[in-house]
Amino acid sequence: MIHLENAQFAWPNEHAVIEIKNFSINKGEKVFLKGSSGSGKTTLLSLITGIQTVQSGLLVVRGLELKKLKPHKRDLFRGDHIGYIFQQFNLLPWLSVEDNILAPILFSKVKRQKENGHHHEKVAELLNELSLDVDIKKQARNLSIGQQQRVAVARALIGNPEIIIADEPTSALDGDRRNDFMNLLFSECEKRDSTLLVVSHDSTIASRFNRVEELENINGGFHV
Ligand SMILES: Nc1ncnc2c1ncn2[C@@H]1O[C@H](COP(=O)(O)OP(=O)(O)OP(=O)(O)O)[C@@H](O)[C@H]1O
Repeated sequence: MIHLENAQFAWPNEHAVIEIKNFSINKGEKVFLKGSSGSGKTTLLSLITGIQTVQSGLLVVRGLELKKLKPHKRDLFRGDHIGYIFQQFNLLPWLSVEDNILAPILFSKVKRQKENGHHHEKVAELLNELSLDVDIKKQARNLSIGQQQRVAVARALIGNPEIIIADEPTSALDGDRRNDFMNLLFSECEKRDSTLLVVSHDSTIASRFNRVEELENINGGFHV
């Protein structure tokens, strides 16, 4: 599903941040990628999601070599096939719970078609699955952190993208809520057989994943 080979990326005027000789994630795999602060985790996610492109080497996601796509095609690709959970959730504060959850399907025909026109039913179903008992008309800015997080998960899951990516999804949560959140994310991805990539420096959530990788180990492959 995701494959990097001799992939290199450097921010302008910096040494290479990403230098990965060989790294793959198979369909349906649940991978935990840890790494110290500044090791390049978010940079790697921006490559896998096509926000940035590798400067040399190969990065293939879902059979497509992303750097060969024009920027707007990469945006479409991301919207169609990836669900993203941000560290600070990035909900649109003035929009309602429902509109936040539905936002991805406004931008993606593929996700829209997968939900088959039953958008409002789908929102209700997701809220139920995620045990989120909240008025769907409530503005996102008036939600608690835990509620915001569940809305962020619902937004990532709508339209059943094949790949779910979460960047430090537990950083705003304390111990118990962290565990609950990971249980939820995991069971939702298992149900859908989604490929899950979670990036974090929090090793306490690592045990349930199929695979735990350390960015420092897979990165820098050019020099070993
Ligand atoms: N937009 C940018 N422009 C220039 N350099 C950047 C940019 N974003 C990140 N970097 C640099 O790339 C390196 C890796 O940053 P990145 O954010 O990918 O690390 P990280 O592992 O996600 O860190 P953290 O755990 O602290 O979030 C850092 O040295 C950072 O300064």
